[in-house]
Amino acid sequence: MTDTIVVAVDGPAGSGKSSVSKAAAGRLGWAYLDTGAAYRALSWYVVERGIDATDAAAVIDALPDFDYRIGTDPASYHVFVGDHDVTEAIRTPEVTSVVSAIARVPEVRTFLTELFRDIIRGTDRDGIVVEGRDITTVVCPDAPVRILLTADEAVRMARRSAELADHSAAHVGEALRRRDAADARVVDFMNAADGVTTVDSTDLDFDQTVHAVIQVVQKAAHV
Ligand SMILES: Nc1ncnc2c1ncn2[C@@H]1O[C@H](COP(=O)(O)OP(=O)(O)OP(=O)(O)O)[C@@H](O)[C@H]1O
Ligand SMILES: Nc1ccn([C@@H]2O[C@H](COP(=O)(O)O)[C@@H](O)[C@H]2O)c(=O)n1
Repeated sequence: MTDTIVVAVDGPAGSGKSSVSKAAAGRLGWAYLDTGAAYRALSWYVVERGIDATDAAAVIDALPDFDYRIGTDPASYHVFVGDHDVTEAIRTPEVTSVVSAIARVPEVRTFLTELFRDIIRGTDRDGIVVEGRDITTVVCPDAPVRILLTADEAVRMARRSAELADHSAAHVGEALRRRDAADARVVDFMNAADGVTTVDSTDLDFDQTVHAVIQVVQKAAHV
């Protein structure tokens, strides 16, 4: 790794990892890496190619041709697979519903972990905020700043429902709960590992949460 300061952020679905990490990176003038986007983009690619997402061998076969790119400028967030800008497409319920099946394949996790480390090594900014589920424990366990960003499940469900106003709150909540349950069988992002600082945003608004994350960064990395 370079001298880049890595801020590792993990947490359950809807805890604010993407939005809060992106805002914190922007305010620090640092880079931002959304690792969930890669799992989502691979899911999009698998669906596009008509591959059964639960067929691990077929998913593994697809990895060598998976041409993935993501920007790390928090002010300009884009995700590409080949020539396709999939920034919006990877957020659809169809993609979200298969991503946990893809993410539980060990070969997929190894492949994407190496890709994330390459991207982090290539950062030319002073720091990078990297968010996902296994960043504090697997991808960057030695990061100088490691945060578990969490919030009560009911609060996370309400925040996600507010984003998806045309879907029923009950359906959105159930999908979030199901995805967390499936993902938690693969990595533990509900409990802070040793040395990881918990930021609980249940009673914080968005700006207060970004501020709380930046305070952890400033204290741990002396910036
Ligand atoms: N502290 C907060 N107060 C109010 N709303 C918040 C707060 N933190 C995040 N949000 C909002 O909650 C929603 C979910 O946040 P976000 O998409 O960043 O979560 P996430 O952890 O990345 O979710 P996922 O893992 O499902 O992608 C967004 O609309 C975001 O603006
Ligand atoms: N480090 C990570 C990041 C994500 N995943 C899987 O991707 C899904 C989508 O992630 P979002 O953060 O965009 O919601 C998530 O549900 C996990 O299945 C992962 O395994 N590890």
